Amino acid sequence: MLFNAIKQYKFWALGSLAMVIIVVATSLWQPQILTQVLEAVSKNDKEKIAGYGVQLLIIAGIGLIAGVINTIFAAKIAQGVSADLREQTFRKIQSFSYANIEQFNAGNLVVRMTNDVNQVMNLIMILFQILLRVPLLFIGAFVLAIHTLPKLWWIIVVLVVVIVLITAVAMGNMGKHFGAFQKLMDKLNGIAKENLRGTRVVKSFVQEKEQAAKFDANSDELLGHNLVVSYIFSVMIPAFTFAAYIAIFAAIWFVSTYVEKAPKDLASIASFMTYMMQIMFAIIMGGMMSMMASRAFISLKRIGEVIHTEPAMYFKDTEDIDLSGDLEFDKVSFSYPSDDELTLENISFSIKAGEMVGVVGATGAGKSTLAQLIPRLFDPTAGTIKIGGHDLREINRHNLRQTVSIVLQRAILFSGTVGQNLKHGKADATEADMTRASAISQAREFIEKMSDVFESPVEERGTNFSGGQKQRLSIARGVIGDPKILILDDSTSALDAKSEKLVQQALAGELANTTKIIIAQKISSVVHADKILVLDAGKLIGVGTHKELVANNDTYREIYNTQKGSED
Ligand SMILES: Nc1ncnc2c1ncn2[C@@H]1O[C@H](COP(=O)(O)OP(=O)(O)OP(=O)(O)O)[C@@H](O)[C@H]1O
Repeated sequence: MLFNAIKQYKFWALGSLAMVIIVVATSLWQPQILTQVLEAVSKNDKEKIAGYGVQLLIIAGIGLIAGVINTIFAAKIAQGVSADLREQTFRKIQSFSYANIEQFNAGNLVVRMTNDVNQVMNLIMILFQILLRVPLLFIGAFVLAIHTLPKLWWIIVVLVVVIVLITAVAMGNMGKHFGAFQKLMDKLNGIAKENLRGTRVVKSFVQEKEQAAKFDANSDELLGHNLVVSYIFSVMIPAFTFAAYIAIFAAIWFVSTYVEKAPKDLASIASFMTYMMQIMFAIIMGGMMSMMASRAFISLKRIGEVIHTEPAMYFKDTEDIDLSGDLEFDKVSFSYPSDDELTLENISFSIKAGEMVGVVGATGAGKSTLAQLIPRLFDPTAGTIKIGGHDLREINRHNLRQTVSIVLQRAILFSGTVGQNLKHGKADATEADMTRASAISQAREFIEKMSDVFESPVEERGTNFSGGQKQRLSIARGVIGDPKILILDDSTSALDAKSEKLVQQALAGELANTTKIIIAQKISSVVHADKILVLDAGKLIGVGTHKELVANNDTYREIYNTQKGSED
């Protein structure tokens, strides 16, 4: 996946790798010139000293420019690939069915699109800045160090072994703490998000202290891991320096024992030390890189899981059909993907176009579940649902969305303007359409009081509107496209009785030919329905008018009597 994502940036990638080669070549070349400068110094040859000095500056300059270009190219690839991955993941999520989203959980998908994509971006930066640099620098410095002072090859070998051991032990210990970071960060994000979203509940139930304690506990755990990592670092860095100084001292000592026989070796010792430092740098960078890479590969896997998930539901690419508002459920059963039990069992009924149908039943009876099957948010586990005589699975997505409109129990608005929110129900809605829809939903009055009317702003999740206003705007969004079937899933719960009645009257008058399915907690909301469906524990236990059900259906009568009691 990563390879494919990088493929389209191949010219930048090749350029970046070429720059790495230049950077390494210049770093390895510099000590060689340093040896010659020192030799010239020992001979007091001013001309040569100046000449080599200029060479040294030019090489360092080339290395610097190549390093900068390498960073720019690596950043270009990393930013480009991460933007592509983020967009690809978002597009995929858009193609997901409701069941897919539930399987991952919305918060988790957000972390994958943000945190995980950032991890991959870091990985790509590392790949193009360090991956090639580490082995080239290590091998080059190793060979040149031995070439510089062949007699001291064993000092290099001992240094490599010691540094590798220190790095392996330190990284091994830090690795498990880095693993815990990710999980704790997810947890802290979750607590903070939940807390801020539910801030009204937190404040009204005086839960600030409890929430803060929960956050502190996780934050302290994170602090613990951070401290351990910094302790390891604080030991590791001096350990490296110590090992390097021992090696340098040993090199100087052994060179001094035969310096009379080989005076050139004295000049070589400076470059020998530089190569030792480069070897050490390569090993440390290699260790760090592998640790960061292992974290990033987990993130890459998490993104891959989203991108490679097949949508749980497909819409066929069929021709548009002019569907009527007739609706038929034939032996429909349904269970949620996360559940073995049937939430709906063997439900059959039919509704004629233009009818108003109520759906009632106790909490958890399956009313919302039944409603969600009509716009195909889920497919039934068994049985068929037909609109205008056509199986839902034979209708293309756009056709179905134009035919069925659902106003959900929880009114959700998107940041933007009132008009933009209404246009989600009909992309080309005119001002007249918006005025009509808001009149039906009893939203017109408060919209017209706002200074910018349909251009008035809506904050994220509609926080600048009251519960009742949000419901009215959601209903307006639901009716604006003149659907053949309109489902109101308990969507007038925040409206007073008078407004609810006005909405129903407007619906009956303005959307006379639309099939209206009204899910209600209160029987009073559906007493005038042409037909009422009574659900109980996922089963359809009664169909009829209010009068018929009061006469024949014990459950319905019981609910009615209880509510009548509470209303009296
Ligand atoms: N997304 C889901 N995943 C798993 N189970 C679910 C899901 N949504 C609902 N359920 C379960 O399905 C059953 C029916 O829920 P549903 O929301 O359809 O009931 P309802 O009649 O609309 O209730 P209410 O009147 O309280 O809104 C409940 O037992 C509920 O726990």
